[in-house]
Amino acid sequence: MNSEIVSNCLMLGFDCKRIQKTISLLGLDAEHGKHAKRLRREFIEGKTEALVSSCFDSFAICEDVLLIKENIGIESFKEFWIDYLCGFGQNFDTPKYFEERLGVAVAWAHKKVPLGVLHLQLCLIQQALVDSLSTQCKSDPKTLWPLVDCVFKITSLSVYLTVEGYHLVEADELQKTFDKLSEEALKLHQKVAIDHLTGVLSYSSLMDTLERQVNEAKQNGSPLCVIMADLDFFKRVNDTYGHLVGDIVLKHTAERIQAAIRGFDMIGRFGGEEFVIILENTDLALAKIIAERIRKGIADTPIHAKKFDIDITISLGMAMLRKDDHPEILLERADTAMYEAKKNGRNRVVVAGDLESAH
Ligand SMILES: Nc1nc2c(ncn2[C@@H]2O[C@H](COP(=O)(O)OP(=O)(O)OP(=O)(O)O)[C@@H](O)[C@H]2O)c(=O)[nH]1
Repeated sequence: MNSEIVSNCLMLGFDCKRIQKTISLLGLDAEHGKHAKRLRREFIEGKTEALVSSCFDSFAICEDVLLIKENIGIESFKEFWIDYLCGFGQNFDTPKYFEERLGVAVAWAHKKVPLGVLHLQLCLIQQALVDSLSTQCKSDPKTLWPLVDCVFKITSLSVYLTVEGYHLVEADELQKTFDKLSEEALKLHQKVAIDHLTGVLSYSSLMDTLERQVNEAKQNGSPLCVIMADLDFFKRVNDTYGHLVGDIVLKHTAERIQAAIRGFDMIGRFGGEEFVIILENTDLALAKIIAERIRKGIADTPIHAKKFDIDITISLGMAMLRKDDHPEILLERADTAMYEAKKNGRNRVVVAGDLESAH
């Protein structure tokens, strides 16, 4: 490490160990590097000026804009954020990245740009990226959630480093602000953890939960089952009653699944009309009973949506964790079982193990 390059890092104690610790504390890893690259390539490149201008339009109504005008100049302010977006999350795990972000914060603190202004701007950039992702990947949650997660985490890192840089200049005051910012970042994270339509876990949160529970089950040697549940002929519901009614049916489906499982079981939305249920500490026999309860809970009573009573069924595939399973493989086996349930006439439960012994 070049000592000149890392001076801010050194002053704040950001050695390699602390950089690594910060990154892992925020849940950032190599995957986020790939997601950030994809974000820059597909969602940022060529749109930086438009993104920054849209943020600045929101900003222009604040009195703080006068401070920017006086202390930095609006064009340099905008240029800075265009640069920020061009390199969004690039090499976020290197001392150079930390040094640059800290250096910017120090320079701006010296120029008396309030930290709140920088935080607001980071929030607006974050919001603009999330809005743009939500529009462009609306029907592709498997792409959307990892990228949104990446936006939040990289922004959290920027917020954190900005605050730390200010510490060099305004040590006492900034601790309070950092607590506030962390709380807001946490709230934003929590917002992403829930699927807005159905109120169950979002895809990214579901996958995090599954990974955690699989690791725990392996460590404790306890059984764990997952259920992949997919509504039958749901397209017909949309086609017959309209998309809004379809949304209500999805919401009620999630509620009925929730009613059929136990308090500690986890349910998440895997995709459009597909849900995953994680049954911790549960063997196949018990999981089968729960899956059957879910199936009956949906098939036995029509779902009331607007003025319609809609008969709908669900197909369920189940798999139990094996010693050498990864979460993805476990889900894949549950998914194959679910497709088998579809193939065999729908409205039924198929167990992955049964499937294999039948072949
Ligand atoms: N209303 C609504 N529909 C959705 C949502 N997400 C996905 N869908 C719809 O879900 C439908 C899924 O259709 P298909 O994949 O053909 O599956 P299906 O009709 O349920 O048929 P099978 O799964 O084979 O039983 C499509 O029409 C999607 O547009 C959503 O959030 N709301």
